[in-house]
Amino acid sequence: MSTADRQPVRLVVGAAIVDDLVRPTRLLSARRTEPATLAGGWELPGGKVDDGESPLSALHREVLEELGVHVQLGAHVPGPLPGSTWPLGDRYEMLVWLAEVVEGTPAPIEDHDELRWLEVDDLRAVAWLPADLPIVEQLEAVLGRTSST
Ligand SMILES: Nc1nc2c([nH]c(=O)n2[C@H]2C[C@H](O)[C@@H](COP(=O)(O)OP(=O)(O)OP(=O)(O)O)O2)c(=O)[nH]1
Repeated sequence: MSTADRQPVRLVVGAAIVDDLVRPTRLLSARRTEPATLAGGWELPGGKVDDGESPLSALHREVLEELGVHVQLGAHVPGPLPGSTWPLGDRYEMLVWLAEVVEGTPAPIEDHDELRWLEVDDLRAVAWLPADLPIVEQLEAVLGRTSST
């Protein structure tokens, strides 16, 4: 495929929801239900930014739709690509922010069938989507900084 044939990369936003933005010790992971190629894989709640929507609005919208909660956003978790995004295969790039639930209890309302809070030592206990592994490694450092003090 030539460069001209390539589809533009679509922006996705993801929420690294932790138990506490000041002293994060646990991360919320979510198991996808679709499409079939990704079902069963664990990921950060989130989704595609719609046309004309800001990334932050998209993140609040996705988290509310998927988990039924309102969140407060914390620090951006910068990725290695220009624009500080994380690569998700050829078609998508993801912006990730830390987040904390401020209203509601997360439930797998849409796009997921199970949620799990993971402590730093258990972060790799679930089968993350492959593209999420470097992000999880970064988050491991964030959680690790506060888990033993
Ligand atoms: N939300 C999310 N998507 C991820 C992660 N890791 C990863 O590879 N992806 C991929 C899966 C999808 O191909 C794409 C995001 O699409 P999505 O299906 O979550 O987006 P959406 O909720 O807006 O879905 P839709 O309305 O278009 O069906 O990025 C992740 O941690 N979170």
